Amino acid sequence: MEKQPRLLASQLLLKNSLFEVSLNRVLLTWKEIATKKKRVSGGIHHPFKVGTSHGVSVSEILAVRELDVDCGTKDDGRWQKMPQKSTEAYPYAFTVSYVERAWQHRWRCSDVTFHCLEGALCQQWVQTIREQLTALTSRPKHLLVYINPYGGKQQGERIYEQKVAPLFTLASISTHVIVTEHANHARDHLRTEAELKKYDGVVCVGGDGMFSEMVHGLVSRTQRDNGVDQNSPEEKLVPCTLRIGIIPAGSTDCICYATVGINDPVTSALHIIVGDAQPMDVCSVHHNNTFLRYSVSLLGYGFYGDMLADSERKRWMGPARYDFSGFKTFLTHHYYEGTVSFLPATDILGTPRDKTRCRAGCFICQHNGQLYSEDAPEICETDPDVSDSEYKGGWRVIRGKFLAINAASMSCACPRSPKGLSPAAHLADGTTDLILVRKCSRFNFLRHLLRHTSKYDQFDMTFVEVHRVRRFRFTPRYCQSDSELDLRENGKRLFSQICRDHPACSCSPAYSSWNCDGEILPHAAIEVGCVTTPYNLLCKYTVHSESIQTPSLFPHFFTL
Ligand SMILES: Nc1ncnc2c1ncn2[C@@H]1O[C@H](COP(=O)(O)OP(=O)(O)OP(=O)(O)O)[C@@H](O)[C@H]1O
Ligand SMILES: CCCCCCCCCCCCC/C=C/[C@@H](O)[C@H](CO)NC(=O)CCCCC
Ligand SMILES: [Ca+2]
Repeated sequence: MEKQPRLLASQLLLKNSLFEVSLNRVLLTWKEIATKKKRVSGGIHHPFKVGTSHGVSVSEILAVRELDVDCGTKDDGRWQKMPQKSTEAYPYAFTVSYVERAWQHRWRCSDVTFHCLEGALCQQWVQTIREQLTALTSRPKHLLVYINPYGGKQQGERIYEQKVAPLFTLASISTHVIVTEHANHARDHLRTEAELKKYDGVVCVGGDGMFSEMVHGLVSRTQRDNGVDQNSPEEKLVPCTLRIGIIPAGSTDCICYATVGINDPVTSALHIIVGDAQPMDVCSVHHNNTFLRYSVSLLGYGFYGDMLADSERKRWMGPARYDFSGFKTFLTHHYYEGTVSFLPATDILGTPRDKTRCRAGCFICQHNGQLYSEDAPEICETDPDVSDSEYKGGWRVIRGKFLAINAASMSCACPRSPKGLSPAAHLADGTTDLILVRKCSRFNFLRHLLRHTSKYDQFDMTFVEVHRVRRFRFTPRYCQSDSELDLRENGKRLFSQICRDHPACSCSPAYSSWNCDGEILPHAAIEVGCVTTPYNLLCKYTVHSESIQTPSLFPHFFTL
């Protein structure tokens, strides 16, 4: 790395030891001169430490504040007594708050206090560090925050007040906080009322459903403002300029976990404060040229659709509803007949079976699916290994009986499955991984599910296939025209009722529902495209076949 010129260098006192403290445009470092007792840091590691040298990247300094020489800390109200020795010889002091990496991708806020001989020197340090922080233009200053008081374990408000708000205050971020009063409150407010110009980003405190509300509110407003017809599956989406962030307080928290590496409110707040950003793929879902929804994590038909439909009736159980409904859905073992057509993403590097993972600075995402793989296979007319598949104009068509059809636009890692539904999926490559699980025995399906929680490959099974695609369509059997929709919907309800009344019935209903990021879609036949758009400050998102780059307020995690 190029050596940066020093902005400041002084000998300062830290915990009764003298340190050479130095600041350049990139790093704040402190190195012990007079060795005293060594400090044990209780399992938490400094960003880097060479012997008694410590360093923190300027981009990860949260705040700096002067201490009151007589009484303790100014500014943040947390008064602390100054050590006796330092007030005698080094009566002036300042505290630097910075990000410390902790265990399993967690971030924590840590403080270091330096004592100076002279007040002018102390002020020079504080002012210089503040100037450095002001120069960091990617950091948000004004945020619009939506809290879902009913997400997950209903702890959203407490999590925000106790863990997040103090950090935003410390980092001098102003906030406008709205506690939602009903479902879609945040989406509608963002779409129609919110004065977006006043903010650098929007933050939601909740789960994947709240994140989805942010995406729908912001993306819809951006398309409307730019005259884009969302109902046309072929229209290019215009990227949003505002970033979105999530403070995890939901049941699955898959979008947070898959982007940050952990579902921890403090870690997410710190990523937001330092201005980490990550674009992300967004899939638009249509039915007969009518826009239905956007998806950023899972679009699942069959197993995940049925499980969600059952779990929605058990919201009172909190996150445990997924375990209950998951077990019940596994026992019902329904399969669904239909045709999946998809456009394979052949012009990119990477496959769903790769061992490499999408991490901060991901090479494939940086090029956003624009790289051309020299080894990309030519599309052939027929595939001799798969008798029920065919190719039509670059599209591949597969008919069959499926226990699950899943499209994962990101890994979908979450606490239940830390590697996720598609571990090698990329956050922003403009593709989604289409996973087809054909009809098989209960035992084999259980083996497949359990592999999501172990080191074994969930795709290495004869009844599972996975394809990286730009677009796909699903048409259930017996459902070829839209005029049959009402009939189908009524038929589905009727059939479901019959099966509920006759639990011994082993038949499968004709239709499942789509689970779209945790929301149920009413149509079985859908058309999906994937595009990359940003979710930063707060996040990163991608959907259709082309890429739209929008900023995100999220963190790209795993920046070790
Ligand atoms: N005030 C509210 N009252 C009722 N529902 C709300 C309210 N605010 C938001 N919602 C809805 O609650 C649903 C679930 O919220 P959220 O995603 O935050 O939690 P979750 O479903 O428990 O978590 P996950 O999506 O991670 O599984 C969302 O679809 C959202 O639209
Ligand atoms: C017998 C043991 C089997 C264990 C199998 C574990 C497999 C876990 C795969 C993880 C898939 C997460 C997909 C994410 C979906 C979210 O968009 C959605 C909204 O939050 N959540 C669910 O639909 C709720 C999804 C709940 C998943 C359990
Ligand atoms: Ca993707």
